[in-house]
Amino acid sequence: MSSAALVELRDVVVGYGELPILTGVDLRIDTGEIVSVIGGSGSGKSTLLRAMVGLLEPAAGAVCLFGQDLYATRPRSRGRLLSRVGVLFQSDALFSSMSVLDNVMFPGRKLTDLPDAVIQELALIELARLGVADLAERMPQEISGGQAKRVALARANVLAPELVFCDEPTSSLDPINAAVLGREFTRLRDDQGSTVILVTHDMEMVRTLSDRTVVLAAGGICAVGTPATLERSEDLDVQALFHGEPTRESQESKRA
Ligand SMILES: Nc1ncnc2c1ncn2[C@@H]1O[C@H](COP(=O)(O)OP(=O)(O)OP(=O)(O)O)[C@@H](O)[C@H]1O
Repeated sequence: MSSAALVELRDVVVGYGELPILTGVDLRIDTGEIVSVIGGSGSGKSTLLRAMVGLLEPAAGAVCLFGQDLYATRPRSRGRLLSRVGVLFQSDALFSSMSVLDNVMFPGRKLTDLPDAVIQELALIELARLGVADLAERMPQEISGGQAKRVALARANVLAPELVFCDEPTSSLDPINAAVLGREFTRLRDDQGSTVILVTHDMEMVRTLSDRTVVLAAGGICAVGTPATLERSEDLDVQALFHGEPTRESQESKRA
């Protein structure tokens, strides 16, 4: 039998109330991959991410992290599973009443029994790695959007999680900040051995960083593959995302 995947979704149906957004989702993600999730606006990327980080229980199917069914485990075990996961949300979600340093220390204080001095050291190391250690004493309202993304990534990574989920990490970022985050994702995979799952519209990031890409369309996963393979896909939804619009050849061959 093959070893447990880091993330495994089996026949997942997920949505809001009675309304399914995604159905029949099967996906396996292994250690040490950067996986991007792409799709048109409203295709369900953030919905899928919420289901994978324990925030949105599927109506059917199973979401397993580290081989355990996230929604079938008791709250305490679920907490332990989630302590191995870092999340960077779309809107950064830094706590506005806490300094930058306290924000980055938060996961260590909430999820571990480590002494505060150790957590502070870890937080300062992460802030320094992302080039924002000098902002440690500031409040989130006193830093720029690009700086907030770096701080949010420092917070997501402060406990060196095995799995890092990021929702639109580079949206509205200038090229320099986007490059800093891109390098950090590669470092997480190559030096820390983490798996990084990126929900993104940033096709440059998809092409240059991801080992595999998951494409969402029409209420489910329509393709999974390396960016190079998907680049040549004849699927019209995939073409629209990679090339802006489907090529005439593919439309004609589809029709034939
Ligand atoms: N809390 C909610 N309640 C009801 N419907 C929702 C909720 N959040 C999202 N939706 C709907 O679910 C669908 C998928 O939304 P989702 O945010 O997952 O898309 P997305 O692919 O991440 O989009 P974008 O690229 O625009 O961020 C959309 O039709 C959206 O309107």
